[in-house]
Amino acid sequence: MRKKIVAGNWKMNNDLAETRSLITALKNELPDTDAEVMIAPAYTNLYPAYEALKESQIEVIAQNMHFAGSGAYTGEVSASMLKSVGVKTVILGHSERREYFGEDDALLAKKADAALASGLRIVFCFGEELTDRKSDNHFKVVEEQLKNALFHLDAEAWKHIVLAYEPVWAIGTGETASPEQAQEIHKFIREVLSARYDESLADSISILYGGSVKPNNAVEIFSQPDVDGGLIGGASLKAEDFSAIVKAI
Ligand SMILES: O=C[C@H](O)COP(=O)(O)O
Repeated sequence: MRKKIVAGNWKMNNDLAETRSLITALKNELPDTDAEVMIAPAYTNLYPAYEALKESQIEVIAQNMHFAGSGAYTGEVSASMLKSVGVKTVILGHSERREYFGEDDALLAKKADAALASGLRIVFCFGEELTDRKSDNHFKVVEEQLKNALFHLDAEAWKHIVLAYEPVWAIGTGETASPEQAQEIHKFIREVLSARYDESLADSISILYGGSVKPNNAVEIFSQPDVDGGLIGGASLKAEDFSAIVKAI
């Protein structure tokens, strides 16, 4: 049985006081659930968030990390630093990292190796641009992203990977992939995994959908058979909306 997951990616939002207050609201409002619930605050707020939530059902995860263990990489944070503040899971490959910070598949492969070597679980993001979707090239693009960044890994490593399909054209735009579009590509992703590994591995991987998931569309999206939850941006910044989305799973 695959894990259901709802993860909130707070991106570069919320200072320390705002982080504390959103956490308090979440503790009050989140419904009981069998799904895994995660939030990804900014680096500076990881430890206070971890301290505030360590006895709760909410896991605090990181938005990114560097591939090196330590060294002269000004402004960067390593896997072991994340672990030292209680983090067990890291998001890699978010489209904003790809677009604004030039992260490509080869770099993401190195980051994935470093995260796994340190014992971190990965939420790996990928997804096509609008031009790929319009030219019907999205299947190929998604397959290549996975192949280039993750297909060098053995089956054992995949026990520590969650996938998050996020069509770039649906992120922060209010434009959501239809439930059918999400299902179609999630099913395709499982076929690609099955061809590279096997059916049982493909069936075991949680594949989240991300891109303008809101309380009013979450039920429909999450009800698709190959959608195992969501990676939520904007709507994760309001306790009420995030709680409604967790309820939808
Ligand atoms: O990481 C989350 C995704 O980028 C989705 O963001 P969004 O829900 O604001 O579209």
